[in-house]
Amino acid sequence: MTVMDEVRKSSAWVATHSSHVVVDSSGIEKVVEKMTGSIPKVEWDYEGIHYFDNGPLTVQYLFVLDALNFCFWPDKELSYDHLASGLKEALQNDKSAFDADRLQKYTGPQLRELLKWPRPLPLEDERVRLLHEVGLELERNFGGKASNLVESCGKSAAKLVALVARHFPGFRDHSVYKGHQVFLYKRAQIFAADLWGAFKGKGYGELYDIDSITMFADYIVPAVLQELGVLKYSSNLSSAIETNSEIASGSEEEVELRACSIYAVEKMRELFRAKSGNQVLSVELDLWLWSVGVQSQYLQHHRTLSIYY
Ligand SMILES: Nc1nc2c(c(CN[C@H]3C=C[C@H](O)[C@@H]3O)cn2[C@@H]2O[C@H](COP(=O)(O)O)[C@@H](O)[C@H]2O)c(=O)[nH]1
Repeated sequence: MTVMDEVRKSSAWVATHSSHVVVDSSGIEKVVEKMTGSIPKVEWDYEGIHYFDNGPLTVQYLFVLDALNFCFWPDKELSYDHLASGLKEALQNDKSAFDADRLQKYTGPQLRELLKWPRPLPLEDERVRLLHEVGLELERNFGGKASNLVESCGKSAAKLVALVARHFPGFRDHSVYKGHQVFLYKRAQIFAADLWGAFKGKGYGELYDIDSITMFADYIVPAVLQELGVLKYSSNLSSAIETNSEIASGSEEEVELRACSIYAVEKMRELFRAKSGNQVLSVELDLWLWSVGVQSQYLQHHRTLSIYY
């Protein structure tokens, strides 16, 4: 069983034992019917905010990016775009900014300065700790280079996600739900997807099993699925989200929001295939749903302090 099978299996378990979130199959049918045979194609980097030079430095950039790709919401003005474009600019100004030895030395204020952010970042100490972890482990086992890590995976996304989770504790996105271990691996999977997207499935982005990746369980896509009528919440959970109350990391509600999103997107994918005969990837569904979410001004999402998404 691959790591992604574990993600699918454990998410399905949550979806069938959930108390606060329901995956509505009629909601899924409506969405799939509306798609009439194809989903809106969203280009990777449609925003033009990522660094790309078609070489190993891009891999280093994407790994650093996804090591820090979590929890923007506590600062109303901060978003993923600031991280992606801030790191891009930092690298353009200094090609050695993400060398493994440099990664191990950043302080909070230096990271802020790198991103040109005027105040402390959310979970800044954790961000710094994770940068150090990435630098140290890359140095110890991969000659300092994320490109070596990718090359050692034989073009397999499943191997890459497993290897990243094995070596970098910060990417071990697991929870225990009603006594069962649930695997979500949001940042490890998005790293594989970012490689595939950035390199357009070639070179470092050639991954023969990209179809095995699930959606990336963050705080945007669940909210979009709820708006589409695919997810239904209990009244307590609805009001917690509407009033911006914090939902604890690892709580039943939080695990259900994330795992039910994975399950729902897998169901969408199956139904889409059954109806149209076309294969659609979870990565493609994810990018479409995510881009809808970040462009919607009034999207209300759940708030959890987490290093995983
Ligand atoms: N499911 C899913 N979640 C994603 C992404 C991305 C970025 N992917 C880039 C890669 C290529 C494309 O061009 C995209 O630009 C970030 N996130 C998550 O969203 C949240 C940030 O929201 P806000 O606070 O509003 O910026 C946060 O949890 C972050 O981890 C994605 O693709 N899928």
